Amino acid sequence: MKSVFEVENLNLWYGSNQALYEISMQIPQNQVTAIIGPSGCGKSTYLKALNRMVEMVPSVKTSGTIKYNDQNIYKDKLTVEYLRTKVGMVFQKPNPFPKSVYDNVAYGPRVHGIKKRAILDQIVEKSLKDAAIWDELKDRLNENAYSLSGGQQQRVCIARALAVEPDVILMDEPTSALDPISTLKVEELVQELKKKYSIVIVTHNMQQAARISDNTAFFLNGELIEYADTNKLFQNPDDKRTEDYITGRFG
Ligand SMILES: Nc1ncnc2c1ncn2[C@@H]1O[C@H](COP(=O)(O)OP(=O)(O)OP(=O)(O)O)[C@@H](O)[C@H]1O
Repeated sequence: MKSVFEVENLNLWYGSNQALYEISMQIPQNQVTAIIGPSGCGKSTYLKALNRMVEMVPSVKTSGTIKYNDQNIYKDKLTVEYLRTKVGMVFQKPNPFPKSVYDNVAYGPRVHGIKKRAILDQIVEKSLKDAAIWDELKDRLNENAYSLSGGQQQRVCIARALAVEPDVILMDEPTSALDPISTLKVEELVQELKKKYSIVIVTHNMQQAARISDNTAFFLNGELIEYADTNKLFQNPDDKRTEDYITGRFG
């Protein structure tokens, strides 16, 4: 199976505090990979290392290798802009721009120089369809995204990420601010999206990881403790610490 990311011996420090230790992990294409672990164990840091968003914190230093489609993201001729276009991100709290639904989704393509209305129309429609929200919003494209429900805003943010044709989508607890029905819609959407994209999702919700992911990685204190097929990890973990975490003994 092809990997979109190959991470080897990744260490990461915020100033003098080390947040990740020797992480080695391959992320398979067209699958959903879940990252679980207690608060502060480095899940978000790891996710943001994959598209170099973590470097927005000036004190960050890293060592090790991260390869995206066989290219070293730090060394090869891979610009940060290209990497972040191909490796999109969706955050915990829906963060649409204070603009219309249309302008939110068209934002990235416009930044990339697409001006023709007919092409933008096509991209907006396709992205909203892929984010499973076209039918709900096709008559509300000119409304401000802030007027939508939280669950709709989150799917508009997913459509905005899709509009620039990524191939990986990083999701940082994308449903933790949503109600159960919106959560279900986003979970169903993730299952659809993996046909075209590779998904890495950080979640606090172990039931969610078990429901929607193919592989699960358990992080603890900045270390990758166990990484396995999701059914295996939840039903028959190798490491006692994984077992203690998934059975609710800590965290
Ligand atoms: N901007 C930052 N500056 C300094 N230290 C940071 C920064 N962001 C995170 N850290 C530290 O890195 C460690 C890992 O944090 P991270 O947010 O990656 O954990 P997490 O597992 O995603 O936590 P949570 O589940 O609570 O979101 C923590 O010790 C945290 O304090």
